[in-house]
Amino acid sequence: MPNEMSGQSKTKNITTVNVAVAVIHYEDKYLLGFRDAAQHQGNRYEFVGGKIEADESAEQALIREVAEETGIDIHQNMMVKLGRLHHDYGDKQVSLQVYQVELTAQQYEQHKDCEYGLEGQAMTWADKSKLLAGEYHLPAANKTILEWLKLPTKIAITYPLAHFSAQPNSAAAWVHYHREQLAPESWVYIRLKASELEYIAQQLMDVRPDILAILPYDNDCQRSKTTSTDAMVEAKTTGSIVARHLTHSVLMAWFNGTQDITESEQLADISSERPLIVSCHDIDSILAANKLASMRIQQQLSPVIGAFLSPVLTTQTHPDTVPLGWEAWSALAQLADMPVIGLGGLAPVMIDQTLAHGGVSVAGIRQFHE
Ligand SMILES: Nc1nc2c([nH]c(=O)n2[C@H]2C[C@H](O)[C@@H](COP(=O)(O)OP(=O)(O)OP(=O)(O)O)O2)c(=O)[nH]1
Repeated sequence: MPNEMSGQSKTKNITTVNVAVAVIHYEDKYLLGFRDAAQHQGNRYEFVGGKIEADESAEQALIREVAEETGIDIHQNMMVKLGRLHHDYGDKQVSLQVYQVELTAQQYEQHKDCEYGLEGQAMTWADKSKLLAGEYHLPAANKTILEWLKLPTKIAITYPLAHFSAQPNSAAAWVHYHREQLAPESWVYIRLKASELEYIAQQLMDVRPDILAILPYDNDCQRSKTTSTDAMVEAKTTGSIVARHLTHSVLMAWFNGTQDITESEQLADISSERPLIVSCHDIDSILAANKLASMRIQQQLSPVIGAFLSPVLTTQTHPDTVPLGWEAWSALAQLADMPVIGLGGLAPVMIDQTLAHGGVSVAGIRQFHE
């Protein structure tokens, strides 16, 4: 999607309105305004925001809109890009540039009881769980933003089953290790094949009901018509995410139109109804992810909810791979139209550094296990 900065752009007689959107929050409280009935997409809640003027960047527009609508001065707050999306409302096309802005405790204290904005619009602080559960009626384009907001800030990735292959019972060793090592209430990316997922992941979640999981739903589930992954997720993992993971090579094979038979089976999942998570290592894969994200929105499929961008730093497991380094990582992260997850040589304490470089979360294996 083009990174337009002016208020309106006109292609083939279709006018697109460029809008900056601020997802303002303090911890798990999210600020919503209520759109007047007379406005486009009226009688719905919205995140604070508005049109980007011709001479403004998205960030400048946000600072101005937030000040005009709420009186909150965010010019010193960190603005973390969540993503960009284009939405066709039929009567109007919008291109939303979405940023997350966390308020300080002092800013929240000052504004937490405020029921009306400076333009007379009703304002409310929504609990994240209710917002994500769809309890607030928002414009249709915001469905994607809510999916993005489900991504946690810290993600512990599990070891593959093969890591325990020297043990007499590798499945039991996998469960035992992760049962002991995962931090309380952590988010865990369960990296197992579909056939393993059914019984091993289930065991882990039974003994550690406090953890939330990102479960890769892969082709195997569909090929074998496995429904137990669905059942497990729906029954056991409220709040967890089930997403199809596309590796860098599958993503690039789709983008370049080159695939062999095995890959074409995986490529079928490009149009999976599940949300997608992609792995990117360079600019080409970020552009591929952007194209895929835009196609998914156009086809009204679940969005690409995140991109693992790696390796940020050198890792113990791949000491010979040249890492991107923070500067190059940050430049790539800014180009991505979806939230970016830092991976490679990172520890949970590096979340602030990651946010400052334009990512939304940190992920890893070794350093994320206690
Ligand atoms: N502010 C905001 N706008 C959103 C969100 N989701 C969404 O689709 N939009 C759309 C609705 C509008 O078409 C456009 C926002 O532009 P706006 O608020 O400046 O435009 P407007 O037409 O309502 O205002 P105006 O011309 O009366 O100044 O973006 C959201 O969460 N926040």
